Amino acid sequence: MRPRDEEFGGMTAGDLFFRLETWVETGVLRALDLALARFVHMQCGETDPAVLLAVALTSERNAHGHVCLDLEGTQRNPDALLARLRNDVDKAEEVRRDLPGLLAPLRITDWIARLSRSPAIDSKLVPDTAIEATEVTEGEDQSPLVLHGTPERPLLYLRRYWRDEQRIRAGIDRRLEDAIELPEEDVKGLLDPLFAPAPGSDAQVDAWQRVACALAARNAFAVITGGPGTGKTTTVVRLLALLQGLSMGRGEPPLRIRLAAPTGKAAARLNASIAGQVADLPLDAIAEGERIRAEIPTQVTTLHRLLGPIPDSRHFRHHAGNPLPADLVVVDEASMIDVEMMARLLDALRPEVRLILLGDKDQLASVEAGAVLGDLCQRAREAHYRPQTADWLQRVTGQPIPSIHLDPEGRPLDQAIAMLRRSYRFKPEGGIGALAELVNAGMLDQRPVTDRLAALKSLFERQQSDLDAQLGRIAAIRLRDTQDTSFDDLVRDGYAGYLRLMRDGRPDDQADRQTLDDWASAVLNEHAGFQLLTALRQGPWGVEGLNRRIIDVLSTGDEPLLQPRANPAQTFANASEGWFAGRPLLVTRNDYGLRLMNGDIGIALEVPVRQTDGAVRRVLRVAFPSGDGTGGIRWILPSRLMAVETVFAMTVHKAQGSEFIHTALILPDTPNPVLTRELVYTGITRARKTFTLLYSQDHVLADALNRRVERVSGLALALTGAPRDAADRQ
Ligand SMILES: Nc1ncnc2c1ncn2[C@@H]1O[C@H](COP(=O)(O)OP(=O)(O)OP(=O)(O)O)[C@@H](O)[C@H]1O
Repeated sequence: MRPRDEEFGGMTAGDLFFRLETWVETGVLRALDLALARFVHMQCGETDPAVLLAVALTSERNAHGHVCLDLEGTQRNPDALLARLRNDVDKAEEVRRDLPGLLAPLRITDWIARLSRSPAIDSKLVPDTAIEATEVTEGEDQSPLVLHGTPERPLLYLRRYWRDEQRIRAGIDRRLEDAIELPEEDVKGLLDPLFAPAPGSDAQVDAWQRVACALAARNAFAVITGGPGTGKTTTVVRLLALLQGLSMGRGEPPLRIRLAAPTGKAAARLNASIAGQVADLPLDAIAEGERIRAEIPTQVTTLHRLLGPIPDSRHFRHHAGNPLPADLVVVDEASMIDVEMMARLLDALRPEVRLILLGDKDQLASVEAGAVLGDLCQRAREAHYRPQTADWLQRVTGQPIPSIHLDPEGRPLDQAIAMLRRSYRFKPEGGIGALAELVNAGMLDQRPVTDRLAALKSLFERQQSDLDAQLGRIAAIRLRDTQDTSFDDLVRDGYAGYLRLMRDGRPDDQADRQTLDDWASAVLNEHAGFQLLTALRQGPWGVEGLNRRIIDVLSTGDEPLLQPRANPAQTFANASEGWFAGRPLLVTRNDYGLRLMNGDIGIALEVPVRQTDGAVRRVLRVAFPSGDGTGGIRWILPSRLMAVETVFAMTVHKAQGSEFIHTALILPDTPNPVLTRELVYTGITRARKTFTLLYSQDHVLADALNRRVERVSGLALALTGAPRDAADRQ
């Protein structure tokens, strides 16, 4: 029987829609979210406002990266949903009161009952104890939403996301059913020389690297996670050598290995590091070592390309019906994989294909729904290895596993995850390494907010006098506002190098192609030395305002380095979107025709072009690195670039998968829900040598350090039995 309507304020569907329209006006809800609720009302005949509200909220959650709506969490903490509500908009207060007011009288058991009865919702709630074992099948039901999870933690999904999550679960579970039987002596015989420090090299014995390698060899699905420079690539290259060695030792053909990354930039970065690592592999003491080396690929592709995109569609050429011809797939920068991509990838792999994910679990997740790597790695730090796993690891690596990492109750997934714990890029004593650890590792959690800030500031102060480059330099600059001259000085210093090289190194009108390419290469190289990152897109502290401000700074003063008004048709106000020599550009969408990938960076340069009458005219072309490892340049007509933006300032999200010698992160002057610890950590870890933090208000910095990104999904619950702590979910 339907609970009395008074339990939902006696309102009708029409009343609810009327109120949700106000939510759309304030920006808390998208028009799309309301449209979905209306669709469910019209097409499925659903009239219960408690159900329709849940539908709109599920859609809203997806827009913020959550895979589903956590009903219990929403009821317990409705304000988290409203965190994006700006106080200065009309009717903000009304909306702020609305959601708690709507939800307060509704008991969770009633809400579940009403959702379960809905013709729009396929209810698949399972008892808590069964969550791990229940095999959920798709069935005939094609209702647009699915209620899943347990009665204690019910989760409402749009069917598409639920299906993706189920596929991921099934793909991983299947691979974790049984550990792969490996001949221990052979594994040991290969691991020892692979991890032995070469004479004269500065390589150090890293027990976790060896453990990670052995663990991943034993499982058809494995994750190797670790912060910057902890040796993920080093370890996976040894893993590939180990697996090829074992395969060849059995007299089998070499494994077909494919390497991929979510973005072109990340793929290019792995491409650059892997070739060197493969060349340096210590294989002298291994039988057929050179054959093994020859069978480790160094070409890295994007996940999209790996799966074979079909133009103008969400589908790929490779799927369950046409699986990828591979035996082993490695995906780097896996923190950027969303649920849809992960599901497509698993779909395209035959069940016996090994999948290895590499990435930093603490980085920001993709902007799309889901944080697959974060979900999988929730228990990575503690490890939870079963005694049998630990014994095997000790036998093949010679490394005893510390008892704090043992757990007889460890789950299958725990046995396939390894975390690398030591950075070889940054020393832990100070600088970038210490800063990243302080921000990330929850070391601040136990302290009051003022102490956290003090700890952070003292780290910055300590570093000012410390010039040990191996620590990675850090500096914090407090700005009055974005007109502050310290800001001007920083960006002028940061960007002057490539602009001077562009101006002073410009080849003459007779220059040949090679000379132009060399010049463009040098300019692009120099440009990669500095990048300003921001959290926001809009406003004076967002990409748009900062781009304008930087163009202003660089085109004025004693040494104007940019001439954005060189084109007479262009007004200064829209200079950040107009064309001018020196404009750095970020590609924002894959363009297979031009062979440009989302995340690629190019620079507009003036090049001489000979006209039919023999005269030479200077025109703008955009130089992009060829990305094929040859160091060449591709020149592209500006008019052919459909999805690019000026990138003097870049969002931290877009910077994922990239690194810059000097990275500066600017925080806005008011708190914002996108400012999270993960965002600050990701910003810091984009720096290779120097990191500068620009901020204006202590409380904004403190607020960012306090807030964690929390992505609701059923994956963590299903695979690890450990729901994320919902307390500070955004
Ligand atoms: N055991 C080790 N001893 C000494 N140096 C090491 C060791 N492991 C890795 N390194 C060095 O540390 C640097 C970073 O290693 P690697 O590129 O494998 O790390 P990563 O985790 O893949 O880094 P990234 O953050 O770029 O993804 C490399 O120069 C590598 O040679």
